[in-house]
Amino acid sequence: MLEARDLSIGYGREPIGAGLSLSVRPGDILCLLGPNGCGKTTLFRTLLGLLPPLAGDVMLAGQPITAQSRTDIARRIAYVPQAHAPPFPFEALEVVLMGRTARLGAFGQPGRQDRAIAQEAMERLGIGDLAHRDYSRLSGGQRQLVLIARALAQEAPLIVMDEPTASLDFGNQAQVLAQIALLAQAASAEGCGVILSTHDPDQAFALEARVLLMKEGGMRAHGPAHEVLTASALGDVYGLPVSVETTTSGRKVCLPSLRGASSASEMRQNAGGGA
Ligand SMILES: Nc1ncnc2c1ncn2[C@@H]1O[C@H](COP(=O)(O)OP(=O)(O)OP(=O)(O)O)[C@@H](O)[C@H]1O
Repeated sequence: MLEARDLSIGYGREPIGAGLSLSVRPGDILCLLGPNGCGKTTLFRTLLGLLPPLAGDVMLAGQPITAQSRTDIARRIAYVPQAHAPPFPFEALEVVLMGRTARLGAFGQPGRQDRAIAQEAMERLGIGDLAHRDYSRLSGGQRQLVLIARALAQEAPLIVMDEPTASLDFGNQAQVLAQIALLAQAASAEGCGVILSTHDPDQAFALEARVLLMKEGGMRAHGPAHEVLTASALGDVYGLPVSVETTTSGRKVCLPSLRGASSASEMRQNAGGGA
């Protein structure tokens, strides 16, 4: 459905990364992992057709994304940004209805069916009772779920999520992850895939996702979480000792060494690189 081949990404002529290849098929969950500034957002923007690739192609539904209109792209990819409060008060249902825009005609207003689809998307995520609440007054986790509902209402076969659990509390992180897992399961029958970025490798294990591990704009590894997220790969990418352990319930977890983190930080400071 979405395929990138040997992509070089960047701004203007300034390269940020190169040699990036990935594909997302129905029911896939692909996690982008990598340190701050390694190019995850830049890659997202290129995959969404917002930035032209410096080299290589992004193919969406078999066609180069650069040749597709924004409306056509929006029918195929729903984007879930990080949740921020908007400057104007909107009802949560109105925010979800915005997901229908690409499905309306040139001057179309959302009709009864669009409202029903938006309400159903909220029900599916267990937030139907928030429909008439002021979006700007919802909690961060509730807002994030509203934005996921907006993506569902868009009825696109691929959902791209930028750090969907950032700034969420422990409970809301688990809630959003559970919804992502359900989406991909339910979606596999309907032909949907999910790409998300996260700073927490444990989430890739929890979601049993495929992982694209990035370092300095390149691909350090790509494959199933249990193959890619090794102590050595994580240690190399994040620059500190990491152990990967298996809990009694069989789930893998990553444990960074705090002693290693403080000496890595001291080394950076001694080298004049700051914290
Ligand atoms: N509009 C821009 N023009 C030029 N360079 C940019 C622009 N936006 C980001 N960059 C640079 O591109 C590099 C990659 O940034 P990017 O935001 O893609 O990283 P990231 O992996 O998403 O980081 P984080 O995890 O901190 O969100 C950084 O060096 C950043 O300074």
